[in-house]
Amino acid sequence: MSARNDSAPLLRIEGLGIDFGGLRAVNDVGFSVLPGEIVSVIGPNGAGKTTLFNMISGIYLPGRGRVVLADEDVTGMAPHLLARRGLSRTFQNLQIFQTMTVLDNAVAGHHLHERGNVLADLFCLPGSRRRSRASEASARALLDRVGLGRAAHHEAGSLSYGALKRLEIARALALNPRVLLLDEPAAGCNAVETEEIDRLIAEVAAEGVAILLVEHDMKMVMRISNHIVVLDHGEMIAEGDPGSVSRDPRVIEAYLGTQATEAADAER
Ligand SMILES: Nc1ncnc2c1ncn2[C@@H]1O[C@H](COP(=O)(O)OP(=O)(O)OP(=O)(O)O)[C@@H](O)[C@H]1O
Repeated sequence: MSARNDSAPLLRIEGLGIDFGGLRAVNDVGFSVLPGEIVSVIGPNGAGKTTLFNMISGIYLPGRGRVVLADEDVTGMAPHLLARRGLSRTFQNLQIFQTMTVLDNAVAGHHLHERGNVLADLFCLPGSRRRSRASEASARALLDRVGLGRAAHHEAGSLSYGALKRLEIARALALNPRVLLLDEPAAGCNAVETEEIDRLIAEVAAEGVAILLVEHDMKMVMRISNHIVVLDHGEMIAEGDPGSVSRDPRVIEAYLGTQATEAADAER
């Protein structure tokens, strides 16, 4: 992976923190994500990764610090406003409508950022029909991009888990993001599905999208990340390129050591 370039960050996190009662769930976290870069956040269970994502994507109001999106302070901004500014995310648990078709799921992603007139949509007025055709065409293009073009008319519930994960990414891409937050995109996937997701993430990054990733699959993280941020008990204990992070004694002690032990246990 290349060294970090000197372009301006699309996402900048500064001193971000939040407490839940007496618990410092996240404290003084700061890093940036450049265009085309894949930055991963890793750490043991309960380290604060999802909480950090929830603050960046407007689900939790940070108690401290700032979130800066392409030079605009967007701290605490609601998710739909962030989406309009180009920040989009997926969730750890799939947010797919299982009984709808794959295409309808992708179209639903478009509606999140279309400023349609609900009444016009309800009565199927001409403007809304035009909009629907446009969003269907874009949704089809997105499905092709994530390798699901042929499954457009299948019920989403019939897809393999890896395909569902790609559908979830397609929905987030429908917002045409400049910054994409992916929460465990490979969780529950087998090795082949993980590689497909890898490739898709790398392709999206190559288009200049800044990608922030939370993932437990260390092989994937080490393979695709340009930069890694390590959390432990809500604090940032290390950051750097995959090579330096994987050799960092604090990281090995807090996280990679346990991962290695778990992997060894699983093989016994
Ligand atoms: N809404 C909440 N209310 C109270 N405590 C919370 C809340 N959300 C998270 N926490 C606590 O904050 C800490 C960080 O949790 P978080 O889910 O962010 O960790 P994580 O790194 O994402 O873990 P995992 O890898 O298991 O998903 C944990 O101690 C958790 O119990």
